[in-house]
Amino acid sequence: MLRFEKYQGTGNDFVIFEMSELDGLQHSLLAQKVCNRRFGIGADGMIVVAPSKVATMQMIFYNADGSIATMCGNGIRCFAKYATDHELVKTKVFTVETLAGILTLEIIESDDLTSLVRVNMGSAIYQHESVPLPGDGDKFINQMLEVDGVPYTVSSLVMGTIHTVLFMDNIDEEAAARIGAAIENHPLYPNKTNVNLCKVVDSKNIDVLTWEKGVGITLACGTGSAACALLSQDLYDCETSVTVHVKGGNLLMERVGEEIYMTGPATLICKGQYLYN
Ligand SMILES: N[C@H](CCC[C@H](N)C(=O)O)C(=O)O
Repeated sequence: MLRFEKYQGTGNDFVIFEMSELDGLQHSLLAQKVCNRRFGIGADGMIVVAPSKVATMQMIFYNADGSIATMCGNGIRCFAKYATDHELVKTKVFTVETLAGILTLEIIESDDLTSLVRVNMGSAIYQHESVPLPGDGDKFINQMLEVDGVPYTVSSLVMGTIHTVLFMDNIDEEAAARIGAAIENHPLYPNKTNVNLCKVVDSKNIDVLTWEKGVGITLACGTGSAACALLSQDLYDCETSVTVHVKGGNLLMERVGEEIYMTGPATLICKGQYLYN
């Protein structure tokens, strides 16, 4: 039996295990099993809490399909609550090693069920193996991408993980699913891509709906929301502090120079024993 805890951050939900309890288990296969919403616990992703030689702790993140992801914004807030509540970290500000680099987090406030966590998401990476190289060789911003014969204007960057953003006047689940699935697997993206539909409501508010690679539509995506906030500021003159409205709640994105700080909740749902077979 494996001890687990389940958390959610603005409706993006995760099963958390400690590395020390997963001896000999194949993480990718375990992620597929525990994330299955009928035959498993059910979650968008699986988080493994591990020690680190270069940061306070290490977060290893898997999508529901078992693929590993370099970062997870909602997930790292849940990781932070878990690590704090289990006294794996003793300070309000600490660092977490991820495949996207070392991030600094701060527990703003906390009770038994929910913590408010602020994460320095870092800055966007525009030239990266996961990002298509545009004609001008600079940034893949406002580029034309054809999906099923329909041209879309897209922007792609790495904000912890690869994100592609489409700005639209109206966003809905049908469009997110159709366009998301097609662009996730578009040959232009060697490592696939997460796909975000974004509506600029006003200079301080945007709506975001995300199709996550390796998962599908989720109620929220922290890294995707940060990518959309940054592009909304650069392309649509949104203010440096933007509230991102996602299906599962709201995330505050504050820009300092080229860095984005995300503040949002992390909530414990349940604790249990997973009967792995
Ligand atoms: N839900 C996550 C993003 C997961 C990204 C993952 N789908 C991938 O890059 O493969 C977030 O809150 O940032």
